[in-house]
Amino acid sequence: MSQKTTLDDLRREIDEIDQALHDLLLRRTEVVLRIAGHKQPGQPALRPAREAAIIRALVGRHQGAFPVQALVRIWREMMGALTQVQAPLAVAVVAPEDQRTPLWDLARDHYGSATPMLATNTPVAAVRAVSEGNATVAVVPWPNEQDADPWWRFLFSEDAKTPRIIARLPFLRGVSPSEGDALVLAAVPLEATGDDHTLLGIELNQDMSRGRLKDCLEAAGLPATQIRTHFMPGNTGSVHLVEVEDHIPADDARLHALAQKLGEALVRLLPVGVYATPLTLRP
Ligand SMILES: O=C(O)C(=O)C[C@]1(C(=O)O)C=C[C@@H](O)C=C1
Repeated sequence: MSQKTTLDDLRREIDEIDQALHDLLLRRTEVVLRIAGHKQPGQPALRPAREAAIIRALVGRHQGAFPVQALVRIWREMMGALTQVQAPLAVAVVAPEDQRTPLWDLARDHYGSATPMLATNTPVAAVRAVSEGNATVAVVPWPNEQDADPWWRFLFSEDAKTPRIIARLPFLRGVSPSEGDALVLAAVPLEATGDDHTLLGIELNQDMSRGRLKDCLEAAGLPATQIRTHFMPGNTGSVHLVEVEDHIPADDARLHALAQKLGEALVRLLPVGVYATPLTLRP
């Protein structure tokens, strides 16, 4: 058999594979439309926990030479598009002065090339875009210690329409040294994937040292992996964003235990977000 025939045969095989992949994509789209038909009116199309579980399962079974980051990118592109076939999807991204920061690329990679994106100057503006219905999700930087007016304190509300933290990006880490670190917010119910981090909002009527707060958290069975603190002006109280490595629903007994430990100082305590623990690529 000549080399030409072999190459032609292999390319014919590629053509067959591409058609099979395309057929499966069309079939997947039909199934997603049927899923959409089962969703109650007002129920969001976006299911971040389901998306994370799908990607985790695929990365877990992946093998061979195809790069895992390309695999994740393909599925992210597909799920972004298949969210949009169910309902409008728009992403507000913190990109001051329209600069294409790492956050912009994180948002684009996660929600796909067909998803409209709008740049905002501040995290507060991005979160507002979601609460006012101008965007479905907001992509904001992981909060830093120095924030004079942190955006996350606007999440401390029981109102079901308040945006919640629903993801941390990138979901696949270790791909690039300058990959950035972002949180995603949306007004959707918080769901567990089996490997999650919860962000708790704690409002106190007094200043409390981080050491004391950590002790209370630990005693309640909620050891913190990160804490961000903002003291209200004029000694009027403090707000704390606490990350815990677990899924903590609003009725979790550990929250009751923490409320008891904080006693009179406590004004408000609630989960303000849950995100699927990101995957890290082994070098
Ligand atoms: O499972 C769903 O609810 C879907 O809408 C399907 C699907 C998918 O493409 O697999 C799409 C969007 C959701 O965010 C999660 C998953």
